[in-house]
Amino acid sequence: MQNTYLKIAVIGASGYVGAELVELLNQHPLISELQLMVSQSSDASNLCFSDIHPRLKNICDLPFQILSETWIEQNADKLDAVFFATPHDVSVNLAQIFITKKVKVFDLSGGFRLKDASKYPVFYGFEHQQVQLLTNAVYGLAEWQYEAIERSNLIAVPGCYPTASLLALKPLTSNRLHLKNGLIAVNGISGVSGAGRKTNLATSFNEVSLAPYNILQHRHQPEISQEASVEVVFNPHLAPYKRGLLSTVTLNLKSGLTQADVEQVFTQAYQDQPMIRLLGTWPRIDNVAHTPFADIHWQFDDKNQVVVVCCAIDNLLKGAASQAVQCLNITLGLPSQHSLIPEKKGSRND
Ligand SMILES: NC(=O)C1=CN([C@@H]2O[C@H](COP(=O)(O)OP(=O)(O)OC[C@H]3O[C@@H](n4cnc5c(N)ncnc54)[C@H](OP(=O)(O)O)[C@@H]3O)[C@@H](O)[C@H]2O)C=CC1
Ligand SMILES: CC(=O)N[C@@H](CCC(=O)OP(=O)(O)O)C(=O)O
Repeated sequence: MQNTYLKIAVIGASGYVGAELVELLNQHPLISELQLMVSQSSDASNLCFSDIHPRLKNICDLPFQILSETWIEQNADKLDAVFFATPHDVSVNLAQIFITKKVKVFDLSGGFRLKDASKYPVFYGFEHQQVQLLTNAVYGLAEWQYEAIERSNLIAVPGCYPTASLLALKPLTSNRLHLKNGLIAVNGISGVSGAGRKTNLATSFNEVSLAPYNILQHRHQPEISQEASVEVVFNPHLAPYKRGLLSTVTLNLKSGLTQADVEQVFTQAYQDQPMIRLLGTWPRIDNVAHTPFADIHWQFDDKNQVVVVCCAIDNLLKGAASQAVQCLNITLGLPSQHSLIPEKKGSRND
């Protein structure tokens, strides 16, 4: 994509992820025009963005617009990129229309993340109707897929649990340090915003209590396994707080490996990645909530060759919106952190 001023639409701008995206794109120096789209049945259709997100009053007061065939016909080919913060099936149905009009698509749903179309009926509850696009889509784990993202016109931005889990796992599995056929356990804990803005009894204030859910059937299990190239058991938990997510992975390493080997793969993977913070202590949700960072710490038990790695992120930012902006930056040839974190000042002698 050309690095000039960009015209962008966010579809699903009234939702939690959409709101974070709008805030980030609104402050991006290379974006000149933003269109905020909602569905034809939206409660937000007559409102503007700051009516439902008052913390952004006087920062973004753009009106919501209704996404319709006419709107697409009249506006889509003037856009440079579109972001889908919509349900999975909505993204699948919309992507081709924009790609045909040469609009770059950043999909924040799970609509294009799995390469094996036969997994969609099992884990998403629908037959995938865009198998060719599924083949072309690039998985947008920003720190691991820079070149592929740069070239792609359809980027499947990873899910929140997969982002944290893969950032923890990939330094080990991509260097084949894990014991072949060993059990890999991935335990995730998410705040309630992970379930979206729509009302639901299970996620209402009085009902939420720390508990596992969707054990052995969560759609993020095949996503993590696909991208780490290992089978994992994924145990998601819902916790009674708003934002942030922790993923703790436990795996056996091959015999003979040392602390230094583990250290080396994490340093090599992340020493030049400013959004990834390798810590000397266990990550905490409070340190990453409302930030685009991923905090990681690990410990290695060399007697049993077991390593435990923990990664914390904000589910709506590194787990969705800020990672999508990293992907946009990459397609523009910019450093992925552009406009997400302030540039470090050099040392001053005066
Ligand atoms: N919450 C999270 O932590 C994460 C969510 N995701 C994914 O991001 C996507 C959005 O999630 P989230 O923001 O949490 O969900 P919300 O329920 O908060 O928002 C969904 C949005 O989609 C819009 N929408 C629904 N149907 C349509 C349609 N037919 N056409 C256009 N817009 C439509 C809704 O608008 P309206 O109803 O006003 O029309 C709303 O703005 C989902 O695919 C989710 O799986 C990804 C990573 C993390
Ligand atoms: C707490 C909670 O409900 N979390 C969501 C995951 C949110 C996410 O990452 O979403 P997608 O893969 O849907 O894009 C869930 O478990 O379904």
